[in-house]
Amino acid sequence: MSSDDFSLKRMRFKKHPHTQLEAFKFAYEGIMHCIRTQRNFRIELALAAVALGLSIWLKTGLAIIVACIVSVLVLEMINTAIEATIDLITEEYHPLARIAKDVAAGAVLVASLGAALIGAITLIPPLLEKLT
Ligand SMILES: Nc1ncnc2c1ncn2[C@@H]1O[C@H](COP(=O)(O)OP(=O)(O)OP(=O)(O)O)[C@@H](O)[C@H]1O
Repeated sequence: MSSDDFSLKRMRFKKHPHTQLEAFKFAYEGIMHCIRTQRNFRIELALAAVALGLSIWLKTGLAIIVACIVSVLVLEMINTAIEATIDLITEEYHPLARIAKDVAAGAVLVASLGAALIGAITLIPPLLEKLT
């Protein structure tokens, strides 16, 4: 390997070096991107706050509510990443692009319905008890 090749490799390696702190900053930017651009993500955050508030007020199992919230938010973020990746690959219609986006959106829907069901099972009985 010539010295030119070596310095070229070093330059390429140096193109994206980052510290652990910067890695957290990139992750934070990803979260903020979802908040800024994804209406569904903002709605899910608002519902998460309501569910958390109710769970604390009613003294129900908090862990299951947190698990539901995290799974829905994480899947929404993965869905957003898949949409961006597909849009980067093609702006043309492609059946595989449709499948990728539809399956990712379906995953969010499954998690959301599951979370809604678990939320109802966990929160409604103690809520009715409290209100009656
Ligand atoms: N390149 C493509 N080829 C084929 N079908 C596509 C393509 N892009 C989008 N679609 C179809 O259009 C639907 C909506 O795609 P879009 O990228 O607008 O996602 P979205 O669900 O509206 O996302 P957002 O959360 O950004 O509003 C997809 O679920 C898919 O069925």
